[in-house]
Amino acid sequence: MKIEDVNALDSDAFISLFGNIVENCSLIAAAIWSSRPFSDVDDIQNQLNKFIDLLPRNGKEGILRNHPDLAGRLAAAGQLTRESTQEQKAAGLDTLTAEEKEKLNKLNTEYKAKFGFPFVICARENKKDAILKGLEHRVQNDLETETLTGVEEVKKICRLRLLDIMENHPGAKL
Ligand SMILES: NC(=O)N[C@H]1NC(=O)NC1=O
Repeated sequence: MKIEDVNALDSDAFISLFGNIVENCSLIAAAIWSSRPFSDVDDIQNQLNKFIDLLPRNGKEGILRNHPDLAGRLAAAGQLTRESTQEQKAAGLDTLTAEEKEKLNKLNTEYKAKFGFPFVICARENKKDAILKGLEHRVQNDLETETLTGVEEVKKICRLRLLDIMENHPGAKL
């Protein structure tokens, strides 16, 4: 899909295609539609980064809260979004040993109790060992650091989702 095809989308079509580039936050796609025409994918990402960076801290926390736990309840129930299912699989989170699963769940619970939102990391850029190490390390951070670190991971997840859409959607079919 070319950037001209993206720029030609009406808001409904844009939201339907890009609504989940930030997990369960279609409001963000709806908001950045106003910034058309985009010059390229980087421009879409920059608009989105700008929108997220301008949010107050509770808005950033809200974005993190809309993410599912890694290898959590929704994953076990097969209820993750399509994107999240693929990402968690790419990191090998669907093949955790019982011991790894227990460790991840324990750390996830600890993390959420401390910060009030789930641990978010770009699963496609990390294998399961790196995720467990990252969680062990990040749970020791303070709230402000973790809000910002989590949001930077959201931007990485978003970038890969954006590139997937641009690669896999021929504009003519829309
Ligand atoms: N909690 C969390 O990091 N969730 C995610 N990470 C990712 O790459 N996809 C997700 O859904």
